[in-house]
Amino acid sequence: MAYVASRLTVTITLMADQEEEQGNTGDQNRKPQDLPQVLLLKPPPVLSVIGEQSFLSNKYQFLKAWESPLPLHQFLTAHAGTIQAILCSGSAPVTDDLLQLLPSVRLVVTASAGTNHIDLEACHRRGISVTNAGNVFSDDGADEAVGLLIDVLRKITASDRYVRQGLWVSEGAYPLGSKLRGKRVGIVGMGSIGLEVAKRLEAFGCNVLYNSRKKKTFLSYPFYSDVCQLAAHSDALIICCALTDQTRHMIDKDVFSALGKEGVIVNIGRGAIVDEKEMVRFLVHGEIAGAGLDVFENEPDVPKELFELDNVVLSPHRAVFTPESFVSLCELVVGNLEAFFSNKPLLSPVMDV
Ligand SMILES: O=CC(=O)O
Repeated sequence: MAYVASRLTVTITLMADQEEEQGNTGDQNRKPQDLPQVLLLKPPPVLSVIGEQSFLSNKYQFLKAWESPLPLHQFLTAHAGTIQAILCSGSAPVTDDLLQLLPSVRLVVTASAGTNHIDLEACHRRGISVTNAGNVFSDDGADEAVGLLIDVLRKITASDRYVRQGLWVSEGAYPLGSKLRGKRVGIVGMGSIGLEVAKRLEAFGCNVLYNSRKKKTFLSYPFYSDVCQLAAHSDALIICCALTDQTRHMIDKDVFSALGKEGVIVNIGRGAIVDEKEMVRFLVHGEIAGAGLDVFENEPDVPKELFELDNVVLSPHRAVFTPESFVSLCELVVGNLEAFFSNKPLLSPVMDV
C-alpha cells in the first residue's frame, strides 16, 4: 500500500505542478456547489484501495448516493438537473430508467473494463459519452487467466490442500498434473486482455488459436469464427471476451461437448458468457477435465457443486485488480473527467458522442 500511496503522491504532485505552470489553479478556489457534479451510485472497488482523498479529485463535486439519508430516487430527483457525469463500476447498473431521471448527464465513466452494466444503446440515444478502464487491467487479467490455467493443469491448489490436510503422509503421492507446453489453447475474445494472454502462452510453448468478432489480420494464430470449432481444436479454452447480447451463454453444451473430456475451461470475462448450469453438469459428470473460474453468473453466489470438485479453481472476481492497476485506473478516471470537462478527446472512449 505504501507503494500505491507514494506513486499516487508523485502523480498528483506532478499534475499540480503542471497546473501551476499553466496558471490553472482556479478550481481549488471554486465553491463545491459551483464544481461539476459527478454521481457515484456505489463505491467502486478502487475506492477502498486508493482512498477517497486520492481518487476523488477536488475539481468535482462527487455526490455519493450511498451516504445520503434520502431514498435513492429522492436523492437523484433532488440533483436531477445538475449531475453532469456518472462514475460507476460493475456493481451499480446505469440503466435507461436512471438516465431518464438525470437529463443533464453527458458522460458515464466506468472504473471497469467491462461495460455490460451500462445501457450503451440508451447512452447513444441520449448523446452520452462512455469511457472504461481501457488497457489498464490487461496485464493483470492475462496473468490471472494463465495462472488459473496452470493451477488447473498442474493441480496446484488441490495439491496444496492435500499437503495441508496431512494426506501426503497418510495417503502418499498425489496424482500428477499435466504439462502446459504444447497445449492447444483457444482464446475467446482477442481484445487487449486476449492479446496479453496469447503473448504469455507463446512464451510457455503453447499453440494459440482464437475466436473473435473479426479475424485480426495482424495475427498469424489460427482463427475460428465458430466457437464450437475452436473448442474442438483446443485442449483448453480461455474466455476473455465482453458480455453482450451476442456472447451471453455463448459457451453452451455444444461448446463443452466439442471441448471434450480432456478439455479445461478458464473464465475471466463474465460469468454469463458461459451457461453455468451446463458447465456444472459437465464438470460433475467428468465430461470436461477442469475449470479455473474468476467470474460467475450470480456473484457472489457460486454453485455449491463446484466446492466439491478438486479439478476446479475458484477466485472471487478479482482477476484484474491489483493495487498497481488501481493506480493506473485512478489516473485514467481523473484524465477522462478532465478531458471531458475541458472539451478534449476522451482517453479511453467506449462511445464518444
Ligand atoms: O471485471 C472487471 C472489469 O470489468 O474491470
